[in-house]
Amino acid sequence: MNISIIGASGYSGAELIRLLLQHPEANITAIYSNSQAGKAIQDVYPHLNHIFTEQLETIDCAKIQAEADVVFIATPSGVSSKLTPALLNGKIRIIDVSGDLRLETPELYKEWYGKEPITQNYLDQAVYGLSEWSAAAIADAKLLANPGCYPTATLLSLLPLLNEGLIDGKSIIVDAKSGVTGAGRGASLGTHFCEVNESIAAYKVGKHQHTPEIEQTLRKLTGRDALISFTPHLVPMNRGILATSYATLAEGVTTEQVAAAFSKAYEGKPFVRLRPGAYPKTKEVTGSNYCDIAWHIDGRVGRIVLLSVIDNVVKGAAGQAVQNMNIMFGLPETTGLAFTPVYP
Ligand SMILES: NC(=O)C1=CN([C@@H]2O[C@H](COP(=O)(O)OP(=O)(O)OC[C@H]3O[C@@H](n4cnc5c(N)ncnc54)[C@H](OP(=O)(O)O)[C@@H]3O)[C@@H](O)[C@H]2O)C=CC1
Ligand SMILES: CC(=O)N[C@@H](CCC(=O)OP(=O)(O)O)C(=O)O
Repeated sequence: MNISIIGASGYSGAELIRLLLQHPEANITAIYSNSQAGKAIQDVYPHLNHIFTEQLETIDCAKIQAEADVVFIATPSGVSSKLTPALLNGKIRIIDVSGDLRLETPELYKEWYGKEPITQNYLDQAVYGLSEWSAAAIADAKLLANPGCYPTATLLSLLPLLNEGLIDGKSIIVDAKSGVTGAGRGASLGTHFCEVNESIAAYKVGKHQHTPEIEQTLRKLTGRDALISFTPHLVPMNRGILATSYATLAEGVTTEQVAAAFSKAYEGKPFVRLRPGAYPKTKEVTGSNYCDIAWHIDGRVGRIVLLSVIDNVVKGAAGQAVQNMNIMFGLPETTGLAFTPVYP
């Protein structure tokens, strides 16, 4: 497969390069960026010295269309909505890592992202690529909306229970923590070392753009109502997300029913590791495409507490994007992704 990466100088782009270099069927033919175009990638990312030495180019949709079987778009929100109409033609398949194609309507996007949306007909064509839940639709997708990092961690833990009607979809509270790579490589006051080091803080309470993505996907994939309170936090680490979700259990639900729902959902799914009763650490999935899920029933208050960890740049972005590419091209999902986490 000939592959182009737009946004290759960003963290998700760099992770796509790392993963695709180890993918037996992938051939990275061109890498594109914005302000870094003209530089060799190893001058932007010295860890790639002697490994990958392509030059970053200025985005050229006609060239990408002519050359690529797959294009990954790993740019800030508001960019792929402009590029997609020029790219979506002929045989090319588009995997968008940004949030531009994930929400169902332009109005919803405008409300939560505050940017100009793409038109409805592109949103209608886009397949939401939560790999473990939508493989059949992903296989046929020409335009794929790769899930956000928080939604990936959160949805993988909530979906099995809501799907079986074991929790009340309107009782869900999600408290999530992310490492700073989640905010991208660009320098900003909020991600400045002195601002985040030895500190932890919530942000965008009740306003985070992943809230409608999580609710919409819960509803769509289960046919049940869902309303969540979502609070993200920035924590002083490079990679990783821990999503802690709380939900009220339906009357009479047993431990066995909960375990059966998770086993049914993830039987044969190579990247979800079920760890009932455990306290998964972000460190236990670092550098890998795994999502580790644990659950604890708090019978005293009638709630279940779900703990879900991913590496935000891998399963939360580039790794799931490659997993989706594998599904789109009929390859085993694990192709090029069979990494052991880096520990400690
Ligand atoms: N980081 C993460 O954990 C996750 C990120 N995402 C999403 O993936 C996307 C990329 O994120 P991330 O890698 O963190 O971002 P970065 O900020 O690290 O990288 C952004 C990339 O996009 C390029 N870019 C910036 N502005 C433009 C523009 N106007 N036109 C074309 N290219 C542009 C940059 O180029 P240059 O360097 O030349 O400016 C850079 O290559 C975002 O939409 C993000 O929300 C999704 C899930 C997880
Ligand atoms: C730590 C951190 O800042 N994380 C980012 C996640 C970005 C992301 O994945 O958002 P979209 O792809 O939906 O734009 C945030 O909270 O906005």
